[in-house]
Amino acid sequence: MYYFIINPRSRSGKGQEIWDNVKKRLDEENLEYEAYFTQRQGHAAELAHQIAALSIPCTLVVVGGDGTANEVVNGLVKTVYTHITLGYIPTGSGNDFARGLGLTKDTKKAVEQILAPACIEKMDIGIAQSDKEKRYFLISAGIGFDASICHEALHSGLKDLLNRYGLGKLTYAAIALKQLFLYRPCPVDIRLDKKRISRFPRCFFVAGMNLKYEGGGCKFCPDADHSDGKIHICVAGKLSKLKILTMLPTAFIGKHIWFKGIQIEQGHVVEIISRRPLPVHCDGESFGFRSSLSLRTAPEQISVITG
Ligand SMILES: Nc1ncnc2c1ncn2[C@@H]1O[C@H](COP(=O)(O)OP(=O)(O)OP(=O)(O)O)[C@@H](O)[C@H]1O
Repeated sequence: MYYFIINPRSRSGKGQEIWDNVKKRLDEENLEYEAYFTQRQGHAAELAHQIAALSIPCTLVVVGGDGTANEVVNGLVKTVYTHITLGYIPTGSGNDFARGLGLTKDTKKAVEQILAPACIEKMDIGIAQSDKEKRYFLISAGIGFDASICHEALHSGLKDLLNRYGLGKLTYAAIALKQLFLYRPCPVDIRLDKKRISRFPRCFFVAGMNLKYEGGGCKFCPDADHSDGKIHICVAGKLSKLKILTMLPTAFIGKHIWFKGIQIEQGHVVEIISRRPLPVHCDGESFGFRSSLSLRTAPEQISVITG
């Protein structure tokens, strides 16, 4: 059985248009499926939970952006999800989930991949925890400057404007420029696997990655592996604003790692303590402001159709 969760509002309404094409193709194949449309924030999580709770072995396909995929996984983890195979048709602005898994952005090919999967892989699910609150992620969780960009992008009219011209990906770059001038770096301590503490007196951000890319294509952790049970981190720990400005474009090809002040690490448990509460994101969705954050992977992986 196939279930589809569609965010018609993804990429400022393009999601509905893409779904119409997908539906045409599914109907040509006489496929048995059920389709559910998200109506508001948080709705994708509720729908995913309900579908998983049916306990029917099935393919659950997300038709949406990274935010919708994030909501779906947060719904699935509330119950048993081992009988679910996750499929994904990207219709978002950033599309880092598809990029990280090597999924096609061509809708027609994406439908073919879902109907006849060449490859189904087990993937880690990341957990971001602060005090007693938890949020799960598929792509990345970040604290500091990168999260301040996500927080602003969630409420910015710029995304709608740029999406109108097919330039939604630039939203993150444009907001990054603005946030670069506003953002105040902050002392941050990082502890890996309960052992080593590293101190960063002027930290800009810590990106905890399950996949290689975030922020619309920044290859922050070129060696991140979605099935190694680890969180890979990219710490912008000691760079001037001018250096951040020159470093960011090189992150699109993963060459930022050569900058002095960028540190790449990996571990099973990453604990981050900051001097003041900083913005946190999970797959681009807000996880509030936190001064302590721990990142790890869930014991149970999820089956995902990959490219
Ligand atoms: N019917 C709806 N109306 C308005 N917002 C919705 C609706 N359904 C879902 N949402 C919200 O839309 C937000 C953005 O969705 P999504 O991430 O899928 O698309 P995007 O922002 O275009 O893509 P990306 O995250 O890749 O940049 C999510 O926070 C989700 O909660």
